[in-house]
Formats: sequence, structure tokens, C-alpha cells
Amino acid sequence: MPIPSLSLLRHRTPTFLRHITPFSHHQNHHSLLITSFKHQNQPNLSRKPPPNNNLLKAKQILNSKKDFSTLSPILSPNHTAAELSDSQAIGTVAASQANFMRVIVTAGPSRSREIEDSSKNGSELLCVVRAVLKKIKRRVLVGDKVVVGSIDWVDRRGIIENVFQRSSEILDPPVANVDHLLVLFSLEQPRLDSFVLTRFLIEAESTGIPITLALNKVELVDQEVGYFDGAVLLMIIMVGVIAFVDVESDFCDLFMKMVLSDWNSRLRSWGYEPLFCSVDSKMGLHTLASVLRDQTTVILGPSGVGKSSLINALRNKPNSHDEADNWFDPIMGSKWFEDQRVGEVSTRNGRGKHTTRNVSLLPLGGGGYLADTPGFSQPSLLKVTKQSLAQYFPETRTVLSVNEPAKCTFKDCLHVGEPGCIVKGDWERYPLYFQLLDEIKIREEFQLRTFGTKREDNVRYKAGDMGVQQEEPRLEPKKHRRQSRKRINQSILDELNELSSDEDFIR
Ligand SMILES: Nc1nc2c(ncn2[C@@H]2O[C@H](COP(=O)(O)OP(=O)(O)OP(=O)(O)O)[C@@H](O)[C@H]2O)c(=O)[nH]1
Ligand SMILES: [Zn+2]
Repeated sequence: MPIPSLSLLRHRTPTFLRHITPFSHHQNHHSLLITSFKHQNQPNLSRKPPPNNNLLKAKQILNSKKDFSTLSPILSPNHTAAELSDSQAIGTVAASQANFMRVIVTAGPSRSREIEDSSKNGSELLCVVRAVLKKIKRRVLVGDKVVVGSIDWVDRRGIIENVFQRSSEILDPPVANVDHLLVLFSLEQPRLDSFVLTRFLIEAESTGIPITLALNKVELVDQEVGYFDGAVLLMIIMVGVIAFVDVESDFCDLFMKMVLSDWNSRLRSWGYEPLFCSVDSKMGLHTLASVLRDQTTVILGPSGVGKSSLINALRNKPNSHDEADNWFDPIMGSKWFEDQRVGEVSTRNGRGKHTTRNVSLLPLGGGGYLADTPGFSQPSLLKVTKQSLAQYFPETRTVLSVNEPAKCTFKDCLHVGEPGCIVKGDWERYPLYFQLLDEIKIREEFQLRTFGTKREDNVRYKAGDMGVQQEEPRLEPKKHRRQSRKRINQSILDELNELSSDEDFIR
């Protein structure tokens, strides 16, 4: 069986998305921090404490009350604005440009004389990152919730002093605290393809972040007569005649409804409730706007499906009379949040031209943020293992969780027809599951041969300081760093391509 997707991978940077558990990120970078914290807080029983230990401790506590950005661990989510000094605020990093971060204030100091009300919420601040954070290599990402200090409210400048614990993190584009993924496809130009859609959905599912599926360009469906073959087309016309519709005017409408309802029922059987929309005809945009409200959403989907167009439409249009629209107060002359560049779809292959570049969180009218991602033809699925694949298909996930006590006979069942397997083959995407499973198996076998271990097992967990779980690379003696990861991934892809062309040859 050919593996059509893989040849495309060669030319594109894959999108890795990952979802992280609290405390698991940044551990490598924070050994300095954690050690210093440990020495302050854990009594050293084997040695007599220095006489000024208590004083030192008290001073630290005082300091951290006044300004909680001293050398302390990542802030926990329950720190509140009440602990802020007058020149501090809490905000969200919305964009990063060279050495500057654009922070949008979400909570100002509560007892400030200058800022008596909460009117600073929504203010854009141009910030640099405090030198010590750079020294200890604490990366500040777009999406991070941060404490900004030394704020000049007139010039809108500040210094990022500390970062809050992240609830999630995706890798490409690097965005923290994403709470929603919008998988966007178009019905036409480029035409919706169930395998490509499945790859994007699996990649999105593997992050654990909630997903909304939206299908754009619905108005193009009635123009694309090639959608059905001749026989089906004839049937539709006959149905139209039988139903006494005015074929001239209503044929397109009927045709569109049939296509949409066909996709609707298919996608529902996959476990999704698709939203149909059109940036051009503005259909479905209000529904989308209300789904996105007050969340940080990252849009992903292939190139040319209309991600940038949708962002522009959502940001410029619905509810523009709402007061909530004015919550974002940019610095005069700021341009980073302005319209996203919309690409042209290549007339030759119906694909977009990869116009999206930097990642920014664009403030939405009704509250919340939306981030664009560059459109890739295929996500790599390099984070998905053959054991985890089934749980990223809602169809099998449901069966597996409903039958939790029963389970499959074998612990490591891959659900490909083993005796005693509770996953049956009566679902549309079962063949796609097989196809992806084959691809992942080949990749894992290759990794096993090359690394001597599977990629997932390259990481081991140990209980670190303060009970924090730490990730550590498990390196095979003398085996590590033989080849760069990039080269190994490239050779996996090369091998897969060879395999698929061999199979073509056998046919
Ligand atoms: N007919 C039609 N065209 C649309 C619609 N939405 C977007 N387009 C067009 O589709 C093309 C691609 O749109 P973009 O917004 O650049 O697509 P994208 O997904 O951001 O593409 P990348 O940036 O390459 O990932 C542009 O020519 C848009 O005008 C729609 O609802 N209907
Ligand atoms: Zn099974």
C-alpha cells in the first residue's frame, strides 16, 4: 500500500504538538532555582544551621511578599493581583518580536492610587524579559501568563519579572496555555480529504487539548460539480425534478445541502460535530465567534483553507458594537495584531502558498485570543505511538472506555482483529487506522534499530526536588549523539519513501 502522505513530509517542517502536565516543563532549566529554594526551606539535619538562617528566611518571605519575582519557582496559578505592587501587573504575552514581548494586561494592581479602576486591563505593554530569567534560561513563550514590573503606564513599558505555571504547551508554533484547538479545513480549494483530515485530527487529539472542527468555503460546494460522479449527479437532478424544485435556481442549493449533510453525518460518526462556515458568505461566523469567546485558541489546518481569512473576519466583524470589543487597548502605532496576510490559492494544485509566519495571539472582539499557524500539508505524528494511536480516534476511544473493565484479551492489543479484541471493524476510518498504524510501526521499528530504543522510552522520569517530576533523557551508552535527530527523522522518511515506491513497483 503506498503511503502518499510521506513524500510531502520531506519538504515541510512537521508540526509537533504536545500537551504537558503541570510541573513537567522547564525542569532542566530550573535546577538553579529549585536548588536555592530547597536550601531555604528544607532543614538540614546533618549540619547545624547557620545562626542567621531564620533571619534570612524572614527576609526572603518579606521580599517575596513585596515582589514575587525574586529567585523563586514558577508562579502557581493562585497568585493574585492583590500581591502586586503599584508598578506591577499580570498579563498575557501576545507576541514576541526580537527582544521585545507584547503583553496584554489581564489584572492590574488593586490598590494603586494612579490606577484606581481596572481600566488598565487590556492595555498593551512593550516589555523586555528580566535579565535573571534569561540567565536561568527560563523561556517566555507567547501565551505565557507573566508578572510585569517596573511599569511605566504612560510610555507603556515594563519588564517581565516572572512566569506562571503553564497549563499546556504546544511546540510548533510554540504557544503556552492553549485551551482550545480549531482544526480548520475547506470543503473545496483544497478539497476535503478524509485521510489528511484524519492526520490533523490525530495530531490535535494527541495534545489532549479540546478540539473544534470547522469546514470553510461551503459556498464553493455548489460550484464544484466534479464532486460527484455522473451517475450520482443524474440522481440528484432526478431527485430535484421529483421534488418539483425549480432546477435552475435550486439545484445548487440542493446539491450543497446533500454534500454538507453527507459530510455532517460522516464526521459525526467519527465523533465530531463539524461547524460549517464560509468567510466569503459570512455563514457560520457568529457561531464560531461564540465558540472561541474567552478561550486561547490555536487554528491548525492545511495551507489555503482560509485560516488567516477566518481570523481577519472574526476580528473585524461580528458584534462590533459590543462594548466588549474595546477591551484591547493597543499602544499607538502598534501593528502586530493587524490583519493577517491572506495567501492566494495556487490555481495549479488548489493549495495555499504558506503565507503565515510569526505566531501572535490576536485579541478577539468578545474576549479571548486566536493564533494562526503555518499551514502544513501533513502533520508528522512523530509523537504518536502504535499503542497510543487508537485512543486518538474517538470511535475506538469510546468503545475502549465504555468497556473499561472488559478490555481486550491482550494487554498490548493493537485492535487489528486479534481474538478477544473489543474493537470491531465496523467504522468508516478503520482502514485509515490501519494505514496510520502501519506507518507508525515502520517508524518505530526504524527507531528501535537506530536508537536501540523507542523514542518514547528515551525519556525517564525521576522524582526531583520538592517532589517535582523531572524528565531526563535516557541515553544509551556510547550510542547517543551518533546522528542528529533531524538526520534520523529524515532517514526515516527516506526509508518510508523507498518502501512506498518499492510497493508501487511491485504493483
Ligand atoms: N471562496 C472562498 N475563498 C476563501 C474563503 N476563505 C478564504 N478563502 C480564500 O482562500 C485563500 C487562502 O486563504 P488564507 O486565509 O491565506 O489561507 P490559510 O489557511 O491561512 O493559508 P496558509 O497561510 O498558507 O496556511 C485566499 O485566497 C482566501 O481569499 C471562503 O470562505 N470562500
Ligand atoms: Zn483490541
